[in-house]
Amino acid sequence: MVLSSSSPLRTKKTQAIGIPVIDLSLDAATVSHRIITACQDYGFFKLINHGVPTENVSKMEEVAHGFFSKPTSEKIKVKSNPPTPFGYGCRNIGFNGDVGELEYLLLQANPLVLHSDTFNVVSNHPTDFSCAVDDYIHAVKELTCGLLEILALGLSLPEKNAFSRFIRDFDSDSCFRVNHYPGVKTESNQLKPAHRIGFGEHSDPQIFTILRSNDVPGLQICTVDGLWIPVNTEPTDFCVFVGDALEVLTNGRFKSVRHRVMANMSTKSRMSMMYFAAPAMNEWISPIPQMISPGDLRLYKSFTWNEYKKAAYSMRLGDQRIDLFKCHSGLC
Ligand SMILES: C=C1C[C@]23C[C@@]1(O)CC[C@H]2[C@@]12CC[C@H](O)[C@@](C)(C(=O)O1)[C@H]2[C@@H]3C(=O)O
Ligand SMILES: O=C(O)CCC(=O)C(=O)O
Ligand SMILES: [Fe+2]
Repeated sequence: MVLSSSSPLRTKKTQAIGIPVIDLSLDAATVSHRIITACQDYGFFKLINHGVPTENVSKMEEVAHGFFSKPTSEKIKVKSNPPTPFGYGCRNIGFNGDVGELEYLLLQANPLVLHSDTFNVVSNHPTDFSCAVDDYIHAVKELTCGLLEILALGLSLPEKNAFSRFIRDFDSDSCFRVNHYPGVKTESNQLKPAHRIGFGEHSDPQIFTILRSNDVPGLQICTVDGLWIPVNTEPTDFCVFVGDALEVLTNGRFKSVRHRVMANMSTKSRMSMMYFAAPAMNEWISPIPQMISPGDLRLYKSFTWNEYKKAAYSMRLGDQRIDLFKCHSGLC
């Protein structure tokens, strides 16, 4: 069932609470408590007063608009052959037949691999483009590490960098994606079938995802009760998603949130940008010992990020890849 933003929520956990909004300018204890609660109850929260400069966000949006406004013949040059997940994509998502009503640019976010030939094709001003991406990623990466450090402290983990060390790693496999959902040409098109999907239901495989979108609606999250609720995205805010890897690291205390995007029914295009904060390929992911309380079962096996990515890319977008790594009766 899809609720409109004005519909009352009729569930235990979501009733009268709504999507958590965290104000980063509040005192540290309140912020920490609210983030932990949001990650447990929703695997998702909206972030306001986050400190990322508006200029970084608007510059990134401007250069991305420039890219998507180019003719398709130009955009497809930003494609790798044989296909890797990186570069320009239109409609096809991944390698296993998933499709959506969007086009996108997917880039590695590690600065070492960011400055490739790509930038000579994406923009007539490649330096402008690469600077905008670099500045944006730098700001959002710092924000992500700050949030992960608040979490580690709030959970009383012995190391403040228990989660953030994965992202600060020189070889972190983090990536950056800009999705563009073109607007419909005329108002009459908006009468066409509702409930079409722009980007299908899934959870993100990484640790954390930081999303920024313009004000065109479409994003929905699924609550623990299985109810899909729309997220109103404000261009000044960020949305934060718990990914599968963080669910595993916290032994299931935090839930990776399933989310999707409905097809754009507006005449204005929707543009979203996601920073997917990920470990290095050879890094081991397993429940942090302190996250397994006495008497609790260990829920997940240990695996490398490389193994998890391989599994993700061999499956469909909507598959529950985390299930492959579950322990049975606490035995791994
Ligand atoms: C169908 C797929 C696309 C995806 C790789 C996958 O096989 C399954 C996970 C998908 C996802 C979702 C979150 C991110 O957008 C993404 C880049 C990722 O890391 O996992 C995409 C992958 C993709 O579009 O390449
Ligand atoms: O475009 C969006 O708003 C979300 C897309 C998404 O979930 C993804 O790219 O993983
Ligand atoms: Fe996602």
